[in-house]
Amino acid sequence: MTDLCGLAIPWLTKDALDTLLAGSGTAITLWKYPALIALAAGVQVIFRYFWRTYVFGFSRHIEWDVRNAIFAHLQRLPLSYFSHTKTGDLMSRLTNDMVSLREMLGMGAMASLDAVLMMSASLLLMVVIDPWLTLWSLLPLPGITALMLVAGNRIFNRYRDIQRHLSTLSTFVQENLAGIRVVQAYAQEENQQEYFGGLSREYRVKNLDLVKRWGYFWPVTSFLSGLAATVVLWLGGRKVAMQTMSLGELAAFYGYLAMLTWPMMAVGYVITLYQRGSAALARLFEILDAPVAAGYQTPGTGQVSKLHGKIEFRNLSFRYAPDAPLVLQGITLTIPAGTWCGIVGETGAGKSTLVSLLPRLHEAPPGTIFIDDVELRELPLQTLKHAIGLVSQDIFLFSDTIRENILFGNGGATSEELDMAVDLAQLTPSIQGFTHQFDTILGERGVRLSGGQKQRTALARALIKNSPILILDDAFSSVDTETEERILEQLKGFMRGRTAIVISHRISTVMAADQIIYLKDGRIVERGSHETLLALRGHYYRMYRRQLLTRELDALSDNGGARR
Ligand SMILES: Nc1ncnc2c1ncn2[C@@H]1O[C@H](COP(=O)(O)OP(=O)(O)OP(=O)(O)O)[C@@H](O)[C@H]1O
Repeated sequence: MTDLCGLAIPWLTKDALDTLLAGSGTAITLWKYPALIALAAGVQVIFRYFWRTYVFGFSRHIEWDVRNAIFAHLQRLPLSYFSHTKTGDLMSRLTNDMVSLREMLGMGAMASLDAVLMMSASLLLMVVIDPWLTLWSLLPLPGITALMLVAGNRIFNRYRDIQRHLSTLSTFVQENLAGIRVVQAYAQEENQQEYFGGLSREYRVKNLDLVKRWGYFWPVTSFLSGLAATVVLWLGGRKVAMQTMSLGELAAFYGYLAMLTWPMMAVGYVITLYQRGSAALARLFEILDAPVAAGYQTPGTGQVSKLHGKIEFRNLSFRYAPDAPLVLQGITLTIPAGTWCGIVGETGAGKSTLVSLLPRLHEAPPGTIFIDDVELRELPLQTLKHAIGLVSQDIFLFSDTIRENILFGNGGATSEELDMAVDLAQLTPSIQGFTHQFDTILGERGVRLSGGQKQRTALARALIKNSPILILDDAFSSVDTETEERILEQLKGFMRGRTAIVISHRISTVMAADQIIYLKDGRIVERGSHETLLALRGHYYRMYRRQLLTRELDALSDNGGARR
């Protein structure tokens, strides 16, 4: 409708001019044509408004859909994906590439539809007025298409390159800000600035190169369309002089040629949007094409809705990638429901890896892990994840209130349950010390917690889940021994009837466990209770002796200090 109104204006001009020049214009004619032209222009404005609102709204909806789909997909990707993909790169794809996609779908779709409609209708009307003049006037225009074809592919590659570079730039900024403490502590500010300057310069050079390529495109396009107008003026003028064409027809012809020129130029713009949009789409599809983690591919079909917590590893061997070395070898271990298992061993022995296989954060080979005698992958994934409370070595807290961080483990928990979890984790005095207590914001814009407070917050988050299995992976490393002993003492009551796996480098943390295993190079080399292991006089015993000695030396130096 918008285009139809636009097309009507030159036609009305033609009729008006011809009527006036023929001398048949009356007072009514003098009013009629301007009024009709004004009406056409008015209707065009109204319809263009609705058309733009609709198309831009549509592109926003698609953007929303695609962004949600990508975020949902990212939530399910295997952890290995994130160890080889940089966060800054993903952020850049979710923001800059999404904008390019939206522009392609919004402005690009509107301009291309407009261009096609206007071009074909203008051409048709030009042919109706004068087929020969149309043919002559069109001669310079295929030059524009040829230009686009030559430039198109190169420009597409440049866009891809620029978008990739923008990702590198974003990644650098993101990592620099996340690691600002290290940067400042190691006095690397200037080096970082210099490196950023280099990246930024490269980004500018790449963009300027693109600007140059587009730079010649627009003037050449204008020149070619100007050439077409000259042809019309020359040949059309002659026809008017020879009276084989009316002045009104020439004016209308000019009007349609002008309408044809804009779509020709719009094609260039649409091509830019399309190049950028399709480069962005390709980068977004790289995310969507990445297969989700095995746990989400086979989320378990069993009917189990509640787990008791018996855990069994049967001859489990595991490696992170097909060509990576074995991290765990021949692990066979049963942890009866409601008992504690302590895991100790050297760094890199595979302790964290072993427990990460239980909530299927990494996928163990089939038939190697059973909970309540059911193979892990036959258990419904949600049931499995709800049944495990995990405090991992790397604590992550969101920049939100302390309450929300703890309730992340169980959004439906009551305030009594919240108090209980906080109490068990020995966090109450810390929270009471904060001005806003549970509403204290953590992280970026709020209070920074000490290492021990972070660990206890993470512990409270796991405890509030109230799950039958609790895994503590070096969860007390930043907590002093006295607080640790208090937490363990309190946990005894809470853990009655639950299964616990406690990984630690401190013997004092695991010595009360029902069974303890010592891992070395991915194998269980010793197992038994604290007393049995001491009697073995092996790795565990040596570890115990070392730690005992250190404690004694610490005590001695404390006493010495006190005497002085
Ligand atoms: N995501 C991963 N991808 C590849 N290899 C990994 C990954 N995580 C750990 N590893 C490797 O697996 C081995 C065991 O690591 P793991 O973290 O399980 O040891 P750990 O006993 O928990 O060590 P620590 O006591 O220092 O925490 C190490 O050699 C480590 O390099």
